[in-house]
Amino acid sequence: MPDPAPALLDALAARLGSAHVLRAPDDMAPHLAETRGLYRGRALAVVRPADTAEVAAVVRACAEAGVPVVAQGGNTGLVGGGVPFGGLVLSLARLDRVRAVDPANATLTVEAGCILARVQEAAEAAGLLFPLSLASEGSCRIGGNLSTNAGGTAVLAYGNARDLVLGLEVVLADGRVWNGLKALRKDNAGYDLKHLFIGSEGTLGIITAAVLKLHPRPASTATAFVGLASAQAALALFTRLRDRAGGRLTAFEYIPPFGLDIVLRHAPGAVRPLDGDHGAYALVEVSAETPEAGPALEALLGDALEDGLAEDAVVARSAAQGRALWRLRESLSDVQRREGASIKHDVSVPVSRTAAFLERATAACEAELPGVRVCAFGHLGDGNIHFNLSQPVGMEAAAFLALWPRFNRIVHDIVHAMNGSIAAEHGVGLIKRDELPRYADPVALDLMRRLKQALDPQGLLNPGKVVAVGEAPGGVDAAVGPSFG
Ligand SMILES: O=C(O)CC[C@@H](O)C(=O)O
Ligand SMILES: [Zn+2]
Repeated sequence: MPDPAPALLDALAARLGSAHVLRAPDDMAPHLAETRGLYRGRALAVVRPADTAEVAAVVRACAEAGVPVVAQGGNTGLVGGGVPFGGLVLSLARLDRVRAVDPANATLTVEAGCILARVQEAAEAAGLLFPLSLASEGSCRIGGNLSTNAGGTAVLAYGNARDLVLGLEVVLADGRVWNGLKALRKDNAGYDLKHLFIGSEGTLGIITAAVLKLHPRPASTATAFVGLASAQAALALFTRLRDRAGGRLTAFEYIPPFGLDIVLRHAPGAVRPLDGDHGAYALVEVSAETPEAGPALEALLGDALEDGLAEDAVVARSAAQGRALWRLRESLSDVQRREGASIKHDVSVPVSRTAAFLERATAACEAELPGVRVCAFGHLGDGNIHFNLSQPVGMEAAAFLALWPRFNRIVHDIVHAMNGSIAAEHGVGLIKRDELPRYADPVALDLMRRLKQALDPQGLLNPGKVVAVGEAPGGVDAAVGPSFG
């Protein structure tokens, strides 16, 4: 059979303009690697359609030629979900228009390539709030946020990306466009299709636009950094604040002493927030409809200090101080790189079990490899812990990474026993694909495979990711770089 690629690329260059069909290795390079350098992919070309009709034309042409398509937004993912192993990379970056703003309906209709920070700004310009917030918001794109059902630091109050969507426009595997751009808060007209595509990591369809749900902007926000005796104390403080502050508690992030140490060591301009050392730390944010968030948080923490629930606390006195406290938390992922190789487990357990999980998993990993440095941090308020490990000082990175499967088993078995999830926030991608069948309910897995087959019968949309179905085109299995994951 003749190679379909040259004719396909020529046809796409004629349709999109040759400037938008990148074939030079240097132009393609940023689209072939992912942030942590765990996987290096390959592609025939990177195509950059300008609008939904062009996305549909590309996907239709690929379906006819039997060529895989990997959709990419900002390529900031952490699970290898956007790495191509053959076929085309379809960049959504040029679909970056805000199509409609409806302040009375509290909605924003945006295209998939809009950078998350621009979406937040568009909401603010309408006097409203789009609460999805992540460390990579300056470069990640909303289509990627939706296709991975991104979480971030505000899930506690506003939910995951999925909870912020009212409607979607999606290009299907055969090139048809599903127009589901409804801006309704009630719509029970059949199955809720948007939720199939949200979180499917580009394996069921390609999201090209969305109607986003906006929230009222709080009149004031207050941020505090709290020193605590232990993870148990952090959980006790969380439940106290949640019960007393209710929906006004907009963030509760857990930071271990090792995490704070490496932030202070490596993050430019980082300043120790509290005198003295503590067994655990929490970054707490309270928002209010009145200007009173600061005094409210001070009162809440004052009680906690008096009751011995917290050991020390500082409430930011200015917006700049608040941002500096947030930076301590947000730099954690980045500074971990500076401590050598890391093995990451993005997991969740019921909030009530977070402290027990942290204790059990830490003890088990330290017993497995004395000297391993547990860097477990994250969104304690929604049960999502980034149970990360940094290599022991002096150990070879490769020798440490060779232990990845063993640590997966230890950590994921504990998560599973606690009725948790082994892929809480970042998705499955490649890194968890072969872990999923081990822990997923077999009926759920069967349904996932049937959905994949029904919506993408040729297996061309982001093949080999999330669920393995039959033989993946593009040789994805052979091409997966590291042997762990
Ligand atoms: O690097 C990580 O493990 C977590 C990244 C991100 O989800 C965060 O919460 O900072
Ligand atoms: Zn996170």
